[in-house]
Amino acid sequence: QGLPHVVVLATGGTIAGSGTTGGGYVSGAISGDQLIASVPDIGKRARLSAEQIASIGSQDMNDGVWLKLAERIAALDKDADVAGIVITHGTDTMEETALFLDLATRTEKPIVLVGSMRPSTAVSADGPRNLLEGVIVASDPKARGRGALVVLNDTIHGARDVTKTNTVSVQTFLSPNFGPVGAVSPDHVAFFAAPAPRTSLAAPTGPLPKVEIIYAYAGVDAKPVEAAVAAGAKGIVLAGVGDGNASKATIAALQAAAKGGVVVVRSSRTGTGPVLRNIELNDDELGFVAAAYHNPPKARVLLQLLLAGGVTQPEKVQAAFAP
Ligand SMILES: NC(=O)CC[C@H](N)C(=O)O
Repeated sequence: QGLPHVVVLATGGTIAGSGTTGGGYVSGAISGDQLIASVPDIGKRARLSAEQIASIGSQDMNDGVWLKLAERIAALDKDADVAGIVITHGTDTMEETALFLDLATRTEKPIVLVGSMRPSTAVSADGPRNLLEGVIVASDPKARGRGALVVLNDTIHGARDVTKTNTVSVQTFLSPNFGPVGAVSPDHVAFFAAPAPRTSLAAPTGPLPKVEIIYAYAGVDAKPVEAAVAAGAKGIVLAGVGDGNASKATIAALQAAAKGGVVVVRSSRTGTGPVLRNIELNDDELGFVAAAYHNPPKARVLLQLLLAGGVTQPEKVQAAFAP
């Protein structure tokens, strides 16, 4: 047939969940092949093959699965028969996997992450439609060269900005700073702008360096930072209040960590807007990096990849984070 070949790499999540919301629900119980079989006429859109990479809720996603995905994508890039790749994934950490794959793979082929908010057995389950639309995007030449994309609820998001914003709604994913990159329905795919320039970092070959996230709040003391350093963190991301700030005790502990060679990146718990250098805090003096538009978990992914590649100087780390 003349249909494009799309490979589905299945990892689990609610899209592969069984049971109903509210009880007896197991995420990742259904295989990639079963998922494909649940979507009427999906075989008219693309030739599909499925590979089971993992069967986990994405709260258990880890760098071992990330490396497996990156390796498979590198191999599929070389396979001239493959037009695009769809990854089925839980929604909880989908934004982290998307950014990891965006940074650590080099293919021009579309990499499309899809998931669902409702289990397959729920009334108006959203998984089958999201999978169909993910396959439609992954087989569309317009999606090439855009790195990793997230497709849910008729919306196409870029890996850099996309984030889960709601615990239950099917419209949970937003791109809060720059907006979605496109729209999809069973009848069309539209992108709103040309592909953004991509940064590709070397794909890591082993476990990623330990990077902790410290969450700031009113009254936080130095202990969480000290515990992270004592546990051997090579990097710390501050999920700071406001403009990436924290109590005097926390900032002093972070300054001591940075002096000791731990790379400290300031992000924000607010969810929107950039954290920029030298505004409320003097990053030059403190030896810190400002995360720009990276939310705390995404700042952690980027920092892990930089550290894995031997980039540790705050100036060089800052260059990779710059908006
Ligand atoms: N809606 C979901 O996908 C969340 C289910 C599960 N916690 C996961 O992320 O895999």
